[in-house]
Amino acid sequence: MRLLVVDHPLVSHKLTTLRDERTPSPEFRRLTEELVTLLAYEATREVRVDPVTVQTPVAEAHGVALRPKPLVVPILRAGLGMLEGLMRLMPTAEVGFLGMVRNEETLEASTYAERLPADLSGRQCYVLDPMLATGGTLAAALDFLVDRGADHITAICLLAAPEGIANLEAGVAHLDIPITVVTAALDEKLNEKGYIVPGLGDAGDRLYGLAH
Ligand SMILES: O=P(O)(O)OC[C@H]1O[C@H](OP(=O)(O)OP(=O)(O)O)[C@H](O)[C@@H]1O
Ligand SMILES: O=c1cc[nH]c(=O)[nH]1
Ligand SMILES: [Mg+2]
Repeated sequence: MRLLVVDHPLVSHKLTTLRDERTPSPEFRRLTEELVTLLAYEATREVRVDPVTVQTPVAEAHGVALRPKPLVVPILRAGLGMLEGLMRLMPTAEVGFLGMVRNEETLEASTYAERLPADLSGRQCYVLDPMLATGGTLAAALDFLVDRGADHITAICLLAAPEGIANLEAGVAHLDIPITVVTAALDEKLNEKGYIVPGLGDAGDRLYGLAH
């Protein structure tokens, strides 16, 4: 597994406002989308393309087209807030959905919804989830995608905890495909409730309001 922490002043600036507890939901949603677009520029460096030729007003030009279409998978709820930011860069991508929730006591992730192609053989997937805390949610999502045949996965997260990266690395060691995690920051640690420190709180709640 490869970890890429995107080091860019614009990313740090937007992330700082996102972390601020005074940032209201409308601004939080807008910043999330903007951050994903910036992270996606790095995260899509290995996106698959086919050579194509077009005719300019002057001559033939050799270029590329995004093919085959990548599959983008936001993990509901919070990952949904990242979808538009990625689709702005890859509007022709297909989108599949995974609904997952972490039990607040056990911190175990469970899946409550799934709408993905049955066969992902040879598909390149981009998984969206803002928080990589214990890593349990992402590990389960990657297992699911690889079971269906995905052969190249990039996860885009806004924040990651060192414990979660270590757990995920161990959890996906048996998956024999290239896996990359792209994040805006590797934070300090997890607290006793499994929240990222300093983090930004509960991403789903900050995007969409309280779930309870
Ligand atoms: O790395 P982990 O310890 O598994 O935690 C990370 C998960 O927790 C949050 O989801 P949550 O369960 O709060 O659901 P939500 O997106 O509906 O708020 C977050 O969006 C991740 O999916
Ligand atoms: O800090 C955290 C950890 C898990 N989920 C969140 O939304 N935030
Ligand atoms: Mg949540």
